[in-house]
Amino acid sequence: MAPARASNGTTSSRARELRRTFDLLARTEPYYACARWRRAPYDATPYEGLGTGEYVPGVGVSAADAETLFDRLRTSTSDGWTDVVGHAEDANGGVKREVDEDAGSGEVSVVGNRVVRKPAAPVTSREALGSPMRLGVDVEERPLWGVDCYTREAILASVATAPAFAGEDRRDKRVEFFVKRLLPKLHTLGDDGWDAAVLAERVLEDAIAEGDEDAAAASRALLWAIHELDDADAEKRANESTKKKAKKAKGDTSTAVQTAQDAVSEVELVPKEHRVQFRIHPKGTGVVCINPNGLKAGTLVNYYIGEMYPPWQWYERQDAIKKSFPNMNLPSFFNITLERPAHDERGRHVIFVEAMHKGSFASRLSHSCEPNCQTVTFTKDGKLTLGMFTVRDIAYGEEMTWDYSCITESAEEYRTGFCLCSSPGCRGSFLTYAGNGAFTAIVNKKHSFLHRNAILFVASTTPLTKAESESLYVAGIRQCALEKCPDWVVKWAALTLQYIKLEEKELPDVLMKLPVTEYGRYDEIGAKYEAAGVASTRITNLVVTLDKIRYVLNRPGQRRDSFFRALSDDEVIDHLWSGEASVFRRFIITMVNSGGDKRNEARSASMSTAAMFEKTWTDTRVASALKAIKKSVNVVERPETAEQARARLLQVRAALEHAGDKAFHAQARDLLWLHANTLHYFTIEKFDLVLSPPVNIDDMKSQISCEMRTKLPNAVKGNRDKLLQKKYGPLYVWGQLVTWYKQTVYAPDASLSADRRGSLSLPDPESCYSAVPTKYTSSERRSLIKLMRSNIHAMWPTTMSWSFKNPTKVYGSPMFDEALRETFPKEYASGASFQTLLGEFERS
Ligand SMILES: C[S@@+](CC[C@H](N)C(=O)[O-])C[C@H]1O[C@@H](n2cnc3c(N)ncnc32)[C@H](O)[C@@H]1O
Repeated sequence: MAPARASNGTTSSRARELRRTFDLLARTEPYYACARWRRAPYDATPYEGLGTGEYVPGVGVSAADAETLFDRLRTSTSDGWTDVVGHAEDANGGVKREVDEDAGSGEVSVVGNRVVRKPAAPVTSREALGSPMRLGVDVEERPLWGVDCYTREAILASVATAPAFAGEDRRDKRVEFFVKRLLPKLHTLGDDGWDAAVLAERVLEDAIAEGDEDAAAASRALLWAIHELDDADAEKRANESTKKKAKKAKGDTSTAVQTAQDAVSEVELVPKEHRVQFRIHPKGTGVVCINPNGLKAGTLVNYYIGEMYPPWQWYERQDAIKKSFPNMNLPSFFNITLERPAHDERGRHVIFVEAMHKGSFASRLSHSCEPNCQTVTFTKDGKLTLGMFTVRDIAYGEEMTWDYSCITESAEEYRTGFCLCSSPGCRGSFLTYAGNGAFTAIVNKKHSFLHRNAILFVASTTPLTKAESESLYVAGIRQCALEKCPDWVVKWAALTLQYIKLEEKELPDVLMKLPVTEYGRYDEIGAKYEAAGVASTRITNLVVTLDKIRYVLNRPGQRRDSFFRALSDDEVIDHLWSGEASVFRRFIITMVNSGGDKRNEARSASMSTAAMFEKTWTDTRVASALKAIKKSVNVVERPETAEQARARLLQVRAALEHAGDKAFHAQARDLLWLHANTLHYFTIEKFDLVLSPPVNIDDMKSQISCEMRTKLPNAVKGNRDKLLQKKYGPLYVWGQLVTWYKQTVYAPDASLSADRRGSLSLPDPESCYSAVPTKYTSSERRSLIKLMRSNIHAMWPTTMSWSFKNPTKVYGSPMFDEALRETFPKEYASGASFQTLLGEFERS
């Protein structure tokens, strides 16, 4: 139906004003330019309904693992316990704490030193726990629609053109119309949900029938805006395309007329030309309240049940899904974690619950940034279970939603998860990005790559203390998380926990100093709440990492000792000076070979170091250097201590300064300095490779619409099963332990060798005396010093003339010493600070 078009001056100035608002919105509101606009509803994802409170083992979960999972559902917390504040017990051994009812009316309250979410409504009686809401009676599953943030604001701005809704002070009234009139109607529109005009017309009909003049005026204003602006734009676009076509038809009048007619009919027939300012998107199946009396706050909606997976297997499955469906940009979030409470006798653990194929309608609720339901973990019949509860009264026709609180480690996923909750306080994405600068501020400063390796080093070389063991217990990291973990892993967990606590203490300050955003600024309570949330996520990641590591360490025949082994004094002497592949010997060989005499090269590799000093070398730079070294350094006897070995490297360095041709020796001198100034060395003992059985993801094939991988990556070499098999390489444990706060990296060990360049692994002596003598210029030296000064963790760029093959697999550097000092100031205080050393190095 062609809309009536306003033609008077007032109306067109109103239209101009509104257009200006839209232009402004397009610049300020996120997600106007969200992915393609889909107008067809999604097919429902069918699922098998499970019985009340029933959990079942996931696909491919072994009988033994299933037994463990069922056992982990058992809890020592008493029946009726919930993780909602007020019922929550202190992590420290089950002391009940009262909720501070006066702490404010907001969602957040500080209890003791913990900041916790305040329940919006208490969970109702125990009897109510047995009777979830009924499909078809209280609630209904339906294909639902949602508006993006731009569209929400465009609708509110359009409604504001009705005099009764105009003005800054009437935003609440506009929002009320949007939330109470438009959204419930939207949930009834079926296939027409994409069309804002149909929505406005239906609301107008209702308003007229009810005699609600305000609502009628708001609907008319919206309809007017849609037709005045949106349709006009569509028509304009169509006219432009007609003109283009007509121009193409070059004078053929009959073709031009025909083309114009085609274009006009397109305006009417092609919906994609319309509503671009008012984009309503399908969001799949959701759940709507159809109980004529609505639902009271605190009602059990349903049990959130499904298939259980242990953490290691859950991530194996996710990896297999991602590898098989490379075009899937966002997974479907039907899963939830069931977390054991910290004060349970056996402590924390995490069970992954997948509800995509088996579960209840609780898993079909959409996300909302301003939800009316929440999930609650509670104890029933001695077992933990998850339930969805209403947190406020819900009216007939309202969509039921909860805050997914889903954290992603992928920036792409975060951007793809644009939120359609339509709530006025929508955050834009239904995911929270873990890489957000504010949340990584303390990690970057106090828990960077070398700090995390420092923790591993200390965990591998010193025993667990009683205080550390107690702190693990207090934090709920007890039997479930720690059983079958070797001592060094337990120590690692204790030290990592120390970091988590430090971060929780320091993060609020960082958050409060953040610049004001459109969502405002953190106040003290908000910042503490956020930091507590980050700490809780970190502890979950710690527990998940322990589970993954344990899986690898407990394979038959696998080594159980730590893979980090500190070098003894004797080994350090060999490494620096006396060994077959010592730094000193490799340096001498490299230098004598740099003379370019190929016959020497062959000989020097087998020649003893002492013999090399006796021989006459044709290259005068080499000959004079050897002479200078021999004169001032004892090159024959084995040093007695590691300290002496270091001192000798420095003597060699000093001798080179007097050996003539400074530029020739410049790089070697710097390398000798780095090795001589390293206090802590360690080596690694690899684990056996672990190959998991192929993951069975057949159940996913019918659910995921994107293409299954047809071309196999090279690494898989034609065998599809290999694609579905997780390979835990010999350095996997190292990689996972140093990236413990991330879980979705497929091969956390893959980037280790790059990360180690320079920072943890010192350059090879073979990189000195390059074929191009001028390569190590003073400007490269300056940039190297600048890099080390600004960031001890930085890997050295591949453009610099250093190599890092590290054939002896000995690790350690002055930068690593500094990280040890920073992480454990009491235990590793000795030695000059790295910055002081660097100052000396720069001047030398
Ligand atoms: C747990 S499922 C909910 C049920 C699902 N809509 C269905 O059709 O079965 C979660 C998925 O629903 C969609 N969804 C839920 N809430 C959303 C929201 N606020 N914005 C956008 N998509 C949402 C997303 O595709 C998300 O991955």
